[in-house]
Amino acid sequence: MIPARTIVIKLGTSSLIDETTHDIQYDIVAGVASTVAALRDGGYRVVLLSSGAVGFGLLRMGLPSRPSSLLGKQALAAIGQGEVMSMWSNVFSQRGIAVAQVLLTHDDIASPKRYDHAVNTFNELLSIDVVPIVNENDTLSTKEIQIGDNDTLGAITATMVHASYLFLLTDVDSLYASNPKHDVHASRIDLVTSISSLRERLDFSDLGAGSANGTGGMATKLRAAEIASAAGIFTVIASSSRPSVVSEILEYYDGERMGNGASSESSGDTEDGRPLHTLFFPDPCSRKGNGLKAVGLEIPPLMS
Ligand SMILES: N[C@@H](CCC(=O)OP(=O)(O)O)C(=O)O
Repeated sequence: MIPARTIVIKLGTSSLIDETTHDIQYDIVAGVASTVAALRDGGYRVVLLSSGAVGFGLLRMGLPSRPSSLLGKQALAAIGQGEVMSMWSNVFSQRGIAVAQVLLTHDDIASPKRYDHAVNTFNELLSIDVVPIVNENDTLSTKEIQIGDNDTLGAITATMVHASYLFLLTDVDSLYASNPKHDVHASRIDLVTSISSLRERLDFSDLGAGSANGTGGMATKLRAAEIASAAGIFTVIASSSRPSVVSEILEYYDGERMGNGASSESSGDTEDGRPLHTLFFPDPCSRKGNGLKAVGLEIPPLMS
């Protein structure tokens, strides 16, 4: 029997709420839930990183845009987080899957004791087949101490649960050498073996901007890939518009586990049957657990 593998899937606000119409993207939400169900059938343990607390708070209060004050955002996150969880709880319970809310702050990661408690809770939830749904505890996260973006929190979570893969699902299908929204000739980057040499080549003043609803963008995704890579985890950037792309990518790399054979069976987006995505290889010097310190966060190493 193949041992269980853990994967972390991160979904940003721009994937949950349409930026123009402000509608909740229920097709994406349902697609994520059925993909998670399929992955679990394939023997994967799944952790979901869901943004959306501030965005759902805005919707609930009928406000048009994010407030500029931290306090305003904290209050909206407190309003919206329950709505986010209620949505996930409903959509997963239709598939007989229980979910759990895990809210983390920087302090929980910086304190060895609290870090261990969080790791133990993750392990317990996964061992009883529950899908942990993670977000930053925005109400308690002030400017000085916040993790700040959920791409980074996704990488930290992936490290905590010893994930094999971190999937960052977003509104573009992969990393591009320039911003595809501004440059129609932007070239796709399929594989990244060295993030530091990529940093030397890419212009983040154009690639870094996130959407109006979210806080991230490619800069935070690269930072997340760096953290995950240093901890021996593969990071994937792919489009949230077709959440089943996660299963297709795992079939492509991990076909035996998904029970469908290799990639030739998959529909694929490219001529060679490869679903569109960018894959970041783990740092060859990586050791599980050392990824967080590698990028300067004061975080204790994992006990394995
Ligand atoms: N914790 C915040 C989201 C922070 C964040 O990184 O958002 P995003 O750029 O949409 O992934 C929230 O739930 O609204």
